[in-house]
Order: sequence, then C-alpha cells, then structure tokens
Amino acid sequence: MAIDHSKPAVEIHDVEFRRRKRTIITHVNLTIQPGEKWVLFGPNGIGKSTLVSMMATRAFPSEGTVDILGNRLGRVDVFSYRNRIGLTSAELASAFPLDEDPLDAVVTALNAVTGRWRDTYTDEDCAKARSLMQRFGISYLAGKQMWRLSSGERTRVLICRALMAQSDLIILDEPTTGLDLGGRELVLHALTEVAAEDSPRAMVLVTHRLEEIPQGFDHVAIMGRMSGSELEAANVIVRDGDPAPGTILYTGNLEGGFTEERLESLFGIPLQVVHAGTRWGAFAKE
Ligand SMILES: Nc1ncnc2c1ncn2[C@@H]1O[C@H](COP(=O)(O)OP(=O)(O)OP(=O)(O)O)[C@@H](O)[C@H]1O
Repeated sequence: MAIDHSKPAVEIHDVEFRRRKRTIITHVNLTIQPGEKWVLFGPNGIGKSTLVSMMATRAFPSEGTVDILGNRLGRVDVFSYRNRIGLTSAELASAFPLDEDPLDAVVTALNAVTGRWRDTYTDEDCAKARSLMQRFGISYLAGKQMWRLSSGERTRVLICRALMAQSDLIILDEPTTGLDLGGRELVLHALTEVAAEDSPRAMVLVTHRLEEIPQGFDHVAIMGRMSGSELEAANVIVRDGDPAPGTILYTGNLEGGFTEERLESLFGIPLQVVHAGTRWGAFAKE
C-alpha cells in the first residue's frame, strides 16, 4: 500500500485503553510527523508498551482514535500496511521458531513474517541483512539458532530486523535492555547514525532510562499517572487495588521535558539530572 507522507506517521486522539475492568491509559494524545524521532519515556508499568502495541497495530483502543501511517485502527486491514512498521519488543522476541537462523529473523522482516519457510529472498536482501548485523556487532550470529542467543544478542537481531524493511515507522521498545556497557554504547552509536539519515521514516524509542537515548532523538513524550508522582499514585487506589491510569504528561523537546522538578514528581524521589554534550542521565540526590 502506498504511504502518504503528508499525513502524520502516528496520530493518537483522546485514547483510553482498558483491560479486565482496569483503565490502563487514558486521555492520551500524540502526533508524530514523518521523519521525527521520538522518545517515549516513563516509569515501569505506566503504559508505554500498551501504547506501543497500538502504534504497532497489535492492540486497538477502547476509546478514541489511532491513525498509523494514515490508516485508522479498526477501519483499515492492518495487514495491508503492517510491513511498513518496524518493531522490536520483548513480545516479538519470543515469536520466532526456536531453530530460526538469526539472519533469517532479520531478512524475513521484508515479508513481515517470523519464521522462514518457502519465502525466497534475493542475494541483495541477504547482503543488506548481513551488513545490518555487522553494523550492530552481531555478524557472527548468522547460521546460529535463535534460542541459543543471549538476551542482548536477541535484542540486537530484532533491531536489525526493524531496520531491514523500508519502514515508514520504526518502534524500538527498550532496545538496549539486557545489553552490556559496550553493547549498549554500540547500539546507541548505530541508532544515532540511523537517526541522522535523511529519511521520512519516523522513529519511536521507548525507555525508562535517560542514559539510553541516542543522539538525534529530539522529541519526547513523557508518561505519568493522572494524579501526581508514582509514590503518591501507589496510594491512589482507583478500584480493586489498581493504580491510577497512565497518560502523556508532556510532549516537546528533551530540555523542556527532563526537568528535575518533573522527573522528581514522576518517580517520587529527589533527583539530579545531568545533560553532558548529547547525553542525558539522572541520579538520586545524596
Ligand atoms: N493484557 C493486559 N491485561 C491486564 N493488564 C495489563 C495488560 N497489559 C498490560 N497490563 C498492565 O498495564 C500496565 C501497563 O503495562 P505496560 O507494559 O504497558 O507498561 P510499561 O510502561 O511498558 O512498563 P515497563 O516499563 O515495566 O515495561 C501494567 O500495570 C500491566 O500490568
């Protein structure tokens, strides 16, 4: 399906998502234009992955509207445009056959399938997959089996897969989780290069750590509870012991978003925010 680049890559309007009588997120509004690089930031359990599932067309809102690459969820067959969305997530990591070759796990992104069967790919396709794997430091994994990989290796395979297709929207859900220091820095460097490419593809990177934001991701959506800090929210029992729903509290640039005041209120502890060069960090105050 042809993608209209004049439309937002993501347009979320007044979305609520409920599961088992619990409202998980509510009043969520977010617009991401083609070419923009966004960080989706917030504490554990706030609803980041829930929101990402909708962006990846894997979940539908209970209320409100979600338009992805100009297609409204629930109105247009998601399979007609899902191959234009690159996704890494823990959920996807478990979707591959155990003995899948990591090279195939990358190249099969072209057909948006997990598990290579009768589908064929050109030498050029495979060369592109190999070069991505080299860029992310995992070329040695070609020919191995997915189930044998460490979590950090699997994460990197999924990033390569997300970048394999000519995606118009790339969603990276905690892409540096499980990576050692060297692996994390290598991935952040490679993502910085990808973000710098002149491309209409929009990118969304989910994280709860300021240290894991690659250069070039210059918009942030910060999620928090509808009522006060996480600490306060623990006492805000809405029903059946559940915390208050998550929502997006801030959208804009990183400087305006990552203020000590906002992060302290979000996490309920005194924090020192560090912004050194292009990198960010945050620590509890002594
Ligand atoms: N299918 C579901 N049924 C019931 N509750 C769910 C479901 N999916 C998610 N939740 C709950 O919704 C809340 C938000 O979960 P979600 O995974 O979206 O948070 P997150 O911000 O991505 O968290 P983390 O940073 O820990 O990965 C959590 O409390 C979770 O237990």
